[in-house]
Amino acid sequence: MDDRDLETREAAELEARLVGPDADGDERAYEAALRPKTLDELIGQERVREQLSLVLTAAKGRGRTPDHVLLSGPPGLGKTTLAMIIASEMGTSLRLTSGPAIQHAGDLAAILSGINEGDVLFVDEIHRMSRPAEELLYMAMEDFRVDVVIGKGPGATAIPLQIPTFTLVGATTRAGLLPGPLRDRFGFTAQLEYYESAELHRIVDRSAALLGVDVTRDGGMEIASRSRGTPRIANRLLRRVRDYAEVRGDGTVDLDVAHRALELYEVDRIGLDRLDRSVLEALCRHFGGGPVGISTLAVAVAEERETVEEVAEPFLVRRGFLARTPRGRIATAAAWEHLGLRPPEGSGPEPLPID
Ligand SMILES: Nc1ncnc2c1ncn2[C@@H]1O[C@H](COP(=O)(O)OP(=O)(O)OP(=O)(O)O)[C@@H](O)[C@H]1O
Repeated sequence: MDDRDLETREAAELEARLVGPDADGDERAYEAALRPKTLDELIGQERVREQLSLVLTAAKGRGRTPDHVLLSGPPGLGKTTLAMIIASEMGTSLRLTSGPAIQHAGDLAAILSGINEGDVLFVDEIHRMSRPAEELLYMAMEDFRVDVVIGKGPGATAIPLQIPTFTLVGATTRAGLLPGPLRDRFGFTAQLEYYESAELHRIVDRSAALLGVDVTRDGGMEIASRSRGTPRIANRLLRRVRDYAEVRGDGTVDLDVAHRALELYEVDRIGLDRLDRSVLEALCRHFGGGPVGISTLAVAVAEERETVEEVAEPFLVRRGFLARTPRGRIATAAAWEHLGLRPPEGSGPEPLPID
């Protein structure tokens, strides 16, 4: 297999993981078709867009490779999209990989040795890279050099290898897990925020136009307001609602169709999906509202701890349903109310600072 095949396979694997375990090739193609290709096409994230535009324009003006970029935020907010945009705005190639795929320093050395001048290297889930690979990356980011170790044990020698200048775009759902020395080597860092309903509505409209789906204003708004502040979810729901409109209606997505379809897919009126609700239900029904540790909560909903922590929790915290305290997670009064439950007498400890 040559480098190009490897790159293509890695990109396909990465896309598969980004879209989700049950995603088919069709869904990957769907996501790719809806990705904005330029900063101008990107909707929302105004501040990040403006800051990044400055970074890229200045680099172009100087004829230099832009600084390394760290993007953090929950899944589906546009980190991969931004990495692709950086490469296309700079007119360079993008190479994709992910932290879990870089378990040995040699894995990273192999990727770096195939890089061309000015390329953008996207490392998704960069917080999951192994420590030895991370240390190699420090040197590559700073001096555009890697030490290739030949041999083993006391006879091993390190041969310095100069690599072309490149821009590393690191993406993480957990910026706090990155070691300080790695974080400090990024010249530009951006925290992506959940999107407002109005922005998601524009995203739904744009996607509907690209797909040739007829969506009324109310229908689009209904999808947007149930999308958990996340463009990937907005696009996914649009797809499900389009199916419903085609099979049970005349193909038009209006308020009634959107409403009925989203009820069918168990997305509630504020966008909580089955995982979000089962986390809240477990917290309130099994643990009396908490405090309970995240690992116990994950076992109770039969999910990976990371999924609960990185996918469900940030949105529940943002909506004011769950609070993180030093003693564990607690349900807020709003959570009990949303589930239609009455909190037990004397419950409801005041949220303490986030741990
Ligand atoms: N600002 C935006 N405007 C329009 N569409 C967007 C925007 N951000 C993301 N999208 C759409 O949402 C989908 C998911 O985005 P993307 O894959 O970039 O998210 P991500 O943050 O990299 O997710 P993950 O953390 O899972 O890697 C893409 O298909 C893209 O079409």
